[in-house]
Amino acid sequence: MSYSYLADSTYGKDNVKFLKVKKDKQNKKLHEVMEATVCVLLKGDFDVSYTEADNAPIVPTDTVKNTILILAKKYDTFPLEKFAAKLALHFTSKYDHVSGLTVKITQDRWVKYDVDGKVSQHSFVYQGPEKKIVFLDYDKKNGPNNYALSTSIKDLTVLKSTNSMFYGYNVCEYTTLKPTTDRILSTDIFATMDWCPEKLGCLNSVASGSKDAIFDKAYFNARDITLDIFAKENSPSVQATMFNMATAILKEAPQVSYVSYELPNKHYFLFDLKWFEGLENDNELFYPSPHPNGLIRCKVGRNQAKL
Ligand SMILES: O=c1[nH]c(=O)c2[nH]c(=O)[nH]c2[nH]1
Repeated sequence: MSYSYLADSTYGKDNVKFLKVKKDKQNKKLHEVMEATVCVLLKGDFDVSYTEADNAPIVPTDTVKNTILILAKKYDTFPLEKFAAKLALHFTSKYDHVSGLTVKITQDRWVKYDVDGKVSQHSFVYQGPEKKIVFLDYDKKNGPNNYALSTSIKDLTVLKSTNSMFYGYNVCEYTTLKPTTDRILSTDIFATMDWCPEKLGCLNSVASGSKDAIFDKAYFNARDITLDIFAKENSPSVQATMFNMATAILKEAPQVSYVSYELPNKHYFLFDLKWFEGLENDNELFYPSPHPNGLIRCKVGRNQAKL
């Protein structure tokens, strides 16, 4: 008996990058662009490649990369969710011994801008570091009605200079924080919607494009809701604000089963300037504190309707 066994494994290609130009069928100069970074990791009958040095089952990671690029050329990649489903069905149907995979695609934010009062047809401004991320986990033995698909807004950095409070918290001998009804609130939004396969439909229907409008609308709404609530609410805490955002997104997207937020609380501390001629700061000059930061996460589900 050998000393060890393979407990788990997966492999593939990460950081496969492309820029796809989508051209309007009538107006060849009317474009959309997608700059994407793809990671495909395969699961399946690969054990002997680890345990016996038998490379026979290995689909080389180079082939995985080529496949991603050829499929990106041959098929529509907008929206990412559809392209992820296309990749998943391709790898799991082409190779019998590929039992499943994970696909992660990150899309950079290129947005058209106005020129002479009109939206440019083919000129874009980079609005990084914000990204859209799609993650798909599929195991073909469970069939195309079972998969885990999520869509995220990542690194959407926001700040409000008032309408944020924090008071009424637990106080003990370790507490030095002063309660406040007026503080700066800043965070890098990381919001994730988990899609419900039962409500969305099978992976084939996602890959066919019949769900494109659902994905686009949900993403647009989630981004709008996040920014809207952030701006309008007099925030009692990061916790309460993120829960309100998640609830509002669930109301707008019936095919989403959970909404999660992961928010750093990026602190800005008021400088005490009284040492200089008793100068009052009046909430005007802050120190952006690089670390430490609060980190607050939640996952919000939908209550079943009462009968
Ligand atoms: O919104 C907040 N939530 C906290 O849990 C917390 N903790 C803290 O020190 N400041 C804040 N702010």
